[in-house]
Amino acid sequence: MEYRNKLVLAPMVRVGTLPFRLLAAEYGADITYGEEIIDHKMVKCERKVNDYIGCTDFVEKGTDNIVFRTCNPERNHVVFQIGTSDAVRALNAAQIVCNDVAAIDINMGCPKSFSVSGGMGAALLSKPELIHDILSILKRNLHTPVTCKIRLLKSTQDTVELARRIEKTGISAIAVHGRRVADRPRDPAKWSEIADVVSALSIPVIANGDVFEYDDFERVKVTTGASSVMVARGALWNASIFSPAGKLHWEDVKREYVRKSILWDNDIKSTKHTLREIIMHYSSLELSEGKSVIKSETLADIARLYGEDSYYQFVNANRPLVNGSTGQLL
Ligand SMILES: Cc1cc2nc3c(=O)[nH]c(=O)nc-3n(C[C@H](O)[C@H](O)[C@H](O)COP(=O)(O)O)c2cc1C
Repeated sequence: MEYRNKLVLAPMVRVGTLPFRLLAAEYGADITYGEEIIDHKMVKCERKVNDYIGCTDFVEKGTDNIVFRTCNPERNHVVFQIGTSDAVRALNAAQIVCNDVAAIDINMGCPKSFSVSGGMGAALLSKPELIHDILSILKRNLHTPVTCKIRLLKSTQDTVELARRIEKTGISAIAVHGRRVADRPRDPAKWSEIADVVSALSIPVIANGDVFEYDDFERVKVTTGASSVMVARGALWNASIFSPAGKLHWEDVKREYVRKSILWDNDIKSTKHTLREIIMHYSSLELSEGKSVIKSETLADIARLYGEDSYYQFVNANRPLVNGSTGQLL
């Protein structure tokens, strides 16, 4: 996997499922991260080829709970992100999925209490030995590239020191979110501190934070010197941010997301969550569209809401005709 000059879709819980990743890739994302999946959950999963939908599922054993869904068209650019606090468990989780994805990433930046209280996400940032164990064991035992995603530490010097230790584990790249753990999303990302990490390392750095327009990709690269640039909210609100031709209207992008959700039979909770985030950004959940999304219980309800019922019916009546290797209807 090449990490230079890439536009990267950031990991986003509940958003970064298969249809959203494919949508971003279609608009121009070169690398697409999946949502963080906790190792405890992944180790309970078995791999199942799903010929009906044309994808590969990782399903919690003894249940029909799909924890991760992927497909051939994204095989060479999808990154599986793991939430972990334990090297052996991280390896066990990674081994289940590593042959179906382009890279394995460890989340070292999530500040949410469920992560930190379990010793995962940003909690790792204060445990460099554990970081070393996790990344080294993955690196030693996997053929798949290994990366991690960190936040800034209290001082630039601390961040650089940690990044140097991380680099020594031999990982392929490091994503740096230019905010500290205590920062809020509205606080500006500190691109200059990402630049300090870039100068100190030889491995590719993926700069992350505050990309909202296509031109920002280049601005971040120039300001930080980073190899590649990662975007989360800018893509969530309008996945066509990756298109060099300029953004499409958000309503059109949203409709395409609905169609992809139908085509890939996306988890309804993920589809609703993503639509809610988009609507909240441009409009309001108090208006009728928002209320209807909240009330929807199935993809059929969503299809009806967006005038895509005939597409929904066509896809489901012709499921064997969906080509699993390309994801296109024949
Ligand atoms: C809805 C949402 C979900 C997120 N989930 C994850 C996640 O699963 N793993 C992770 O490392 N970061 C996660 N993040 C953080 C983003 O990947 C990114 O680091 C952060 O939003 C800063 O990028 P931005 O300024 O482009 O939004 C999430 C962010 C958002 C908005």
